[in-house]
Amino acid sequence: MQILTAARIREWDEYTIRELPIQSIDLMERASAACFDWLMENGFKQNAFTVFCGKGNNGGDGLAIARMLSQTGHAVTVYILEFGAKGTADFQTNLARIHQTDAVIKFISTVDTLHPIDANAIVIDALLGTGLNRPPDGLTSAVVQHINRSGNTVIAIDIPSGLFADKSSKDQTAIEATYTLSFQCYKTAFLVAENADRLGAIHILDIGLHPDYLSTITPEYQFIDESIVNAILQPRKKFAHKGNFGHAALIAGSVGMMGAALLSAKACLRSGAGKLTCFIPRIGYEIIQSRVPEAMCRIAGTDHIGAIDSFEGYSAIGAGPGLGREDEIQRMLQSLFLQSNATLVLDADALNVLSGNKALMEELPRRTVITPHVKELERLFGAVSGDFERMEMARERSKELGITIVLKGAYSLVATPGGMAWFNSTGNPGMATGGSGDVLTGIITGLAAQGYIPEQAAIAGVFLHGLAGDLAAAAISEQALIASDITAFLGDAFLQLQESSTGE
Ligand SMILES: NC(=O)C1=CN([C@@H]2O[C@H](COP(=O)(O)OP(=O)(O)OC[C@H]3O[C@@H](n4cnc5c(N)ncnc54)[C@H](O)[C@@H]3O)[C@@H](O)[C@H]2O)[C@H](O)CC1
Ligand SMILES: [K+]
Repeated sequence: MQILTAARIREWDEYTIRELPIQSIDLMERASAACFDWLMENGFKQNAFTVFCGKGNNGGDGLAIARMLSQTGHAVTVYILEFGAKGTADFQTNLARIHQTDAVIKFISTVDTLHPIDANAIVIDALLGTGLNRPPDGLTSAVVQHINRSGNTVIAIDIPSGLFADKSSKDQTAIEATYTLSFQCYKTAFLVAENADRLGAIHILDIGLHPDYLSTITPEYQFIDESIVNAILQPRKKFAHKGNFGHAALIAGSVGMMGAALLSAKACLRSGAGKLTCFIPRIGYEIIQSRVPEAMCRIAGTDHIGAIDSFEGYSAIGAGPGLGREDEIQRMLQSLFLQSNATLVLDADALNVLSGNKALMEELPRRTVITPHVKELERLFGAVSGDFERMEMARERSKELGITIVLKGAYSLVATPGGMAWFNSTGNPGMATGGSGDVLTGIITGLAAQGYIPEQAAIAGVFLHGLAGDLAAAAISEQALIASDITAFLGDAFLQLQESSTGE
């Protein structure tokens, strides 16, 4: 599934009209028919509708949907918001067409012409689409607030009116939709937490835009899905031995935080690493040896990690879970950066130590994956005003430092040094629980140990982590899910991926 900007969508629209070929009014008819069909197939067959239209093509869609509803016996009232302009050609064609039906048509030209909305009607929001070029104000803003206050079910066409498709709409008036029926592809606006209350349930409808367009562009954002992960993961060969799957190391744990080390270690092994060595303080020795017998242990420090004399022999090293922030940790990280040529995966306290020492940041090797959550990212690179700026910051820093950045969130974002940014499509709110990040560190380290390059390990890692979490939630509920369940379902996640690749 693609994630495109408003400008790209316009280009795709034009490409389709030129190459298919199809007239733009017929493309609008297709888009509207897809919405009408969705309404009929999803429980709105018996309803009355109130349709709010602007005078651009989004409004044109609204008029065409209203016509289809009226022609199939639904009571339909259409409100057209007067912007002053006369409306796009396709809007006007659909205005002429709807006059042939029984739909009641009214114009809103001042706030005095705003009438109460029929309490039983389903509201269709076709005021503004991807053509939004400024925050709604004046009468437009009043109409949006009028709809939001109504308490009716609101179905937004293409995008809730007032939201920009690909930049921040924070603090501006926008429709709070119950459903968003959007055309052909995701918009970045659908993936950020700041819009969560406005989008409702999102359904992407196929309106038959020309598929060849996609091979002519490199999209700025992409979804990580099964096919992308299956293209990364290699099947195991018949005569493989543990030496083929690398030697991972984890530097984790301190007094009271050995659980973080345990969670990472188990997840690392379940991700397929051939061997695992855990660097832990003496306090955690028995815990790790008895709870993860598959792992080897090296003691460094007493209550927390101290100096480590050699980092040699590991293909990937994960550091951070439960480490603490003592000065020795900073020195240990410095020698890790200098001495090791393994892929590094840094999380939690390793990132906190980095944030407090910008000089150390300069020494960060390029083959590094960092996995900050929102706050950790800001501590590392500075404060931002919102989700979009934060995503841009992750992309910029990834390019600048040559590292892979996994920005954790509802849709985790993987920013790679080549400038690409990948949104993860798996995961659920049940995973917002202590230790879930430690499991992710273990998974990415385990994959990197097997020879996957840092960005592949990060992309496959976030997907597997989310998929295992989804399978765990399906089995035991989001509420009851704890971090070790994610690891427990990793095997099922691998199996599901394999089945999808062989088409079983
Ligand atoms: N994706 C596709 O291929 C298809 C999309 N369709 C629909 O077309 C809209 C985009 O239409 P467009 O005419 O470009 O823009 P809008 O309708 O979103 O906006 C209309 C108009 O409004 C003005 N405007 C912008 N911001 C404001 C504001 N804050 N207040 C008042 N007026 C504003 C601006 O000048 C625009 O001209 C897309 O979303 C789909 O719904 C096609 O129907 C099918 C193919
Ligand atoms: K809309």
